Amino acid sequence: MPAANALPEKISVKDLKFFYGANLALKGVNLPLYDRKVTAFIGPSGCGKSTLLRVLNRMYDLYPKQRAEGEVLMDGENILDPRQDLNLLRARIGMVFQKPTPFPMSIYENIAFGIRLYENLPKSEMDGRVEQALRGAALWDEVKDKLAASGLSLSGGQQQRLCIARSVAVKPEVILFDEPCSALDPISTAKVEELIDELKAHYTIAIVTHNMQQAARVSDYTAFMYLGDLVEFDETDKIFTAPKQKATQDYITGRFG
Ligand SMILES: Nc1ncnc2c1ncn2[C@@H]1O[C@H](COP(=O)(O)OP(=O)(O)OP(=O)(O)O)[C@@H](O)[C@H]1O
Repeated sequence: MPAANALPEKISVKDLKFFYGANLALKGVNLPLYDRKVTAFIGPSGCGKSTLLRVLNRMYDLYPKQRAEGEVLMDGENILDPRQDLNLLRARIGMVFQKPTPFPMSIYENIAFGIRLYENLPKSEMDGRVEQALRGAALWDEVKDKLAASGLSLSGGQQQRLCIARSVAVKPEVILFDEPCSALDPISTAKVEELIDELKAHYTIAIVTHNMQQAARVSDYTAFMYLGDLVEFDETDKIFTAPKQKATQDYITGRFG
């Protein structure tokens, strides 16, 4: 693993504070997301992991009482700027949720729908893009003969890979995963983890997980958060074998709280 400071930062979080009304949920977080690496966010319930993830694609904009202070630079540009085009931002930064959320439409349309929001493609090209996205999410072989079937007819694990395909289809630069395996069985979990490992060749990835083994398996870097603070950030191997902070040590060994 190259020295962290030698890696390009795809996203740089600078002094990020986040408020739910008067409640301060992030207390000034500084964090890099290195280009085409996987960064795991870990920490006890309520520490701010999901909040941080949601700031990264401006999900909070839907809620008037929620606001962020500080900067989140993507390729040097502050995505918290009110002038930021949110549709464009969400095409550049995709998100996969805890519970698979396919649209109630065919497998094919689940992918094509998102592409059509941004591009006007002839049918043959669209077919190619749908196939490419499904291949990219390791789902093609399982669905190629039933593209017209409803996305909701797939198993939970397949639905989650369909959602990953949907993200990948619009050619994002960053993909955010919010506990993507918590509703999945161990076999589907292994497939999604394998997929994340393949996706990092092309995308910068952040993943929130409660599963320490999962963080250790899939991530290159790990951020341990507690009560709205980033307590420790380092290479995943270091966090799991020689953490510098006692709180990190206690958390990863299950002695916390
Ligand atoms: N919609 C909301 N309104 C008010 N406070 C909120 C809201 N969502 C989260 N919070 C608060 O913000 C803090 C961080 O929550 P967040 O969901 O980011 O934590 P988390 O680390 O993702 O937790 P978990 O692991 O349980 O999902 C918590 O104190 C929580 O109570």
